[in-house]
Amino acid sequence: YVGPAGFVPRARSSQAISRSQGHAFALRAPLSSAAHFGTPLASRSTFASPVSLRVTNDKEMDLAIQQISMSLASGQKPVVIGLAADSGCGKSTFMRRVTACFGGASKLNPIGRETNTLISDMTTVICLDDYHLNDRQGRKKTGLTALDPRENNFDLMYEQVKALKEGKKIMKPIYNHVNGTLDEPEEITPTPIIIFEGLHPFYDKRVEELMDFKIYVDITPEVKFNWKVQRDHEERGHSIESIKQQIEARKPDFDAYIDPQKNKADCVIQVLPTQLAANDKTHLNVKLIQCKDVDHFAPTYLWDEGSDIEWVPPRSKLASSAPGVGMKIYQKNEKWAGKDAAVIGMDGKYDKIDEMMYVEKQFASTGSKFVGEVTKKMLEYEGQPGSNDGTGFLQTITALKVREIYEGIAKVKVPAQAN
Ligand SMILES: Nc1ncnc2c1ncn2[C@@H]1O[C@H](COP(=O)(O)OP(=O)(O)OP(=O)(O)O)[C@@H](O)[C@H]1O
Ligand SMILES: O=C(CO)[C@H](O)[C@H](O)COP(=O)(O)O
Repeated sequence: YVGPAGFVPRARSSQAISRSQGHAFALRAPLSSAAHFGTPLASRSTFASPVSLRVTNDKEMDLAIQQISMSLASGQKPVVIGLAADSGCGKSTFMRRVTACFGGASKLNPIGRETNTLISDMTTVICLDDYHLNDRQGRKKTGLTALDPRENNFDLMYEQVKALKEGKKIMKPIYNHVNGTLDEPEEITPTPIIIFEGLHPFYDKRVEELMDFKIYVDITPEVKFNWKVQRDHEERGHSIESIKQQIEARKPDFDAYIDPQKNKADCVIQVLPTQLAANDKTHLNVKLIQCKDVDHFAPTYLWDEGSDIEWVPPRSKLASSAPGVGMKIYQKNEKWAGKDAAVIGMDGKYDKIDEMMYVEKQFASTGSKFVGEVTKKMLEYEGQPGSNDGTGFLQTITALKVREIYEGIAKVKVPAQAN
């Protein structure tokens, strides 16, 4: 069966393609990309032209449908997103929120050994640690940190980001964090969305220019320390002193090579200590800094675009156990690295995620496909770090924006029901 141009299987159901057992089927991904079905991932392939698949039973037909739905359409190029952040800045939850917007569950690339690559039906998340030049022992010899550009292979990074963006498969190295080795490469097949996350996605100009949208997660040193203590001391048993030493040892290279990348970002999620109460180390003030005039990126705004607003929702509508007013929401216009930016922010905490429906309705251009989608998505991550403060809300908005940007560039729609 050769699908006509624009052929889109309606669902995973076998009714979408007529069956003819024991025959060879030539399956072609639709021009308008059928890569939007929430099917579980089995294997993926890229169809630049029709290929033949022998289908002999219902199971194989389902697999073939999955292959079409997860592939790039003929001529379609992946949309490439960059996420820059230091380690321990909450990328894991954020990445799950982003990939979930494209349907299907996210899982580690099933290569049967250590990998940093996360895949889902439509997305691939590649960790740039895989481009470390030396293994842990090698870095001990050079005396450099992994944040130092000299410890990263930007030529290979560039070649491989470029190849994936052109829809080609790559064999990517793996940096094994468990034992600090550089392992045998893994094969990466391009998906409609590819996210490169890590320390240096915008450091090398050639790599930066391949990014369709650039996000920087900016965690202030005080908050970073508190989070590190939470994870590395409370959950992993490291001493507070060793955590302090580790942060101090990384700081010069972080300041020199990682932090400046935020000036190249299109969108920054900034996490600061709360300003609602003095010496409060628990609550956060989270800002989403959205640069204007970025292709396919329409900033989210509160009530009236362009207005400066401070809003304290009544506790009767948004319960909060945080001190002071509990939760303050704001909007302002700022400059970010010389560019005009629309900023929305949330300081404080909300106790019940479902009450955020009330807040969500006050925002426009959230990237949601139906009223309440932001809240629904936040509820799916209840209990994850940041679920009850601005990180949860603003990470979710950013995730929906990534979906919207993908739709704008690829000129396709991701059905809401796929989520
Ligand atoms: N929004 C948040 N609110 C509070 N704590 C958070 C938040 N996000 C992350 N954390 C804390 O920071 C720790 C690190 O988060 P996470 O593992 O997601 O970071 P990461 O950037 O993926 O780290 P790494 O690169 O080291 O794997 C979490 O275990 C948690 O304690
Ligand atoms: O910054 C990092 C990750 O973003 C790590 O420090 C770097 O990748 C080295 O890893 P390891 O400490 O496991 O050898």
